Amino acid sequence: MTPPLTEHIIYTKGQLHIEACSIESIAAKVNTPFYCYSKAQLLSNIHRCQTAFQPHSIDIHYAMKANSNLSILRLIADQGLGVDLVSSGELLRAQAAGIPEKSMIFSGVGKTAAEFTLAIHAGVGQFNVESVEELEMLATLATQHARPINAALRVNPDVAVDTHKNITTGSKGNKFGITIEQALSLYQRYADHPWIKLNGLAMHIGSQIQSVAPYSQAIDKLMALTAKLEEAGFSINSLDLGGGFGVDYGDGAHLDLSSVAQDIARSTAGFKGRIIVEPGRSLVANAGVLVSRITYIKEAQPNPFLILDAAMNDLMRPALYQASHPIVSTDTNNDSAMRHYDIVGPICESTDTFTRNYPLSKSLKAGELVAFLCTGAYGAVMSSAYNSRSILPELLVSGTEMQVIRKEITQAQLIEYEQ
Ligand SMILES: Cc1ncc(COP(=O)(O)O)c(C=O)c1O
Ligand SMILES: N[C@@H](CCCC[NH3+])C(=O)O
Repeated sequence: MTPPLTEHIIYTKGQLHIEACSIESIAAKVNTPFYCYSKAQLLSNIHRCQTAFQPHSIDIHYAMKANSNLSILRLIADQGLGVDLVSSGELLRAQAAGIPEKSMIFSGVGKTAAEFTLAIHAGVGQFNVESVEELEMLATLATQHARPINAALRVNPDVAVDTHKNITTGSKGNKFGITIEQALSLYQRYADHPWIKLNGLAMHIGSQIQSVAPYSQAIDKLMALTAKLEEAGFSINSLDLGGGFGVDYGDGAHLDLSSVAQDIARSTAGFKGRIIVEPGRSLVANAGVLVSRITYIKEAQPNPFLILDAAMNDLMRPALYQASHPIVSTDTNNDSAMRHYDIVGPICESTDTFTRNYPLSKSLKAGELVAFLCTGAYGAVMSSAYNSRSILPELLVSGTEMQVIRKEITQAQLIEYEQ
């Protein structure tokens, strides 16, 4: 697998640099494993996204579930982006990062009464509602607290997408959204509600999508529904088209943001309201790496096992979705001969296997570093402390400067919560 090209995370001559810092120099100061992000790469990704969408007046709300580290959120907020959030925890984080509540969209299939109440009082700008039951709950709470609410209905457009089946969200059988057929009756039911203003439609069809076609198909269905609702006398002020734009994990396949933006502009031509997208992965994925040390090289057939100090609890994607991340080693011997390894962590599960039959330098030794590239999205945020391991630290590099943006959460600290 060829390491994907990024401007600020560069692998050359057996050395991985995050901007001006080699991972060896960082690992000399911080114990492995750790996540490390490039500030310049994050900024470059945000600017690329703005350049693609803003000429078409499409608003960007970062899906903060992809990486909700406060320093990263602050960076994103400083560039003027809103957020898409899915829990009261994310709401607290977005507030802590200084994101204005009116720039927040609250999505998710199971928002509880407590979460709604918190968000209503905070003044969250838009609620994306995913079921009849959720809308009833929101209406009850809005009435109880006498607060006006902007709500959009998330529909499931039922389109096929080219991604792993576990990360589709807009196909029949997925738990997300209501059917297109249900929308009109819900609009009618809430037409005269004193506190609920239903004035938008939303969708999110999946993640790591590689082509524009599923978006076009889904948007056509959303536009037809918009026309039907408008004919019935309702005004639709916003269309939230979700995220899911695929990134290059080493095989070259990805979704070009300008192509999606152009396609959205074409497919929504004539719509007068606000268009929103919610990219997560495409803003942060290639700005992060997971750095780990080789604990042992265990000789075995057909391949030796490279046993690392990072494990599936630190990076869940390979175990959950058979996802592959490009892996590079710090090759101190400058030896170009390769060998194939099965790369695993120390956890007591056979799924703690990052990949098999992966070519890396033949002269690798225990104690040397390897890095998983493109792990800035759905990496640190999805980690757990399984096998009573630590939650890893996160670092941010800017030029020659390195900053710890989340300290390691140790087992000693977790033990305190159980006393
Ligand atoms: C509602 C919603 N919006 C946006 C996203 C962002 O997706 P991605 O990170 O693939 O861009 C997600 C996650 O899949 C989501 O659930
Ligand atoms: N967590 C997933 C994607 C799902 C995003 C949330 N709907 C990943 O690591 O690829």
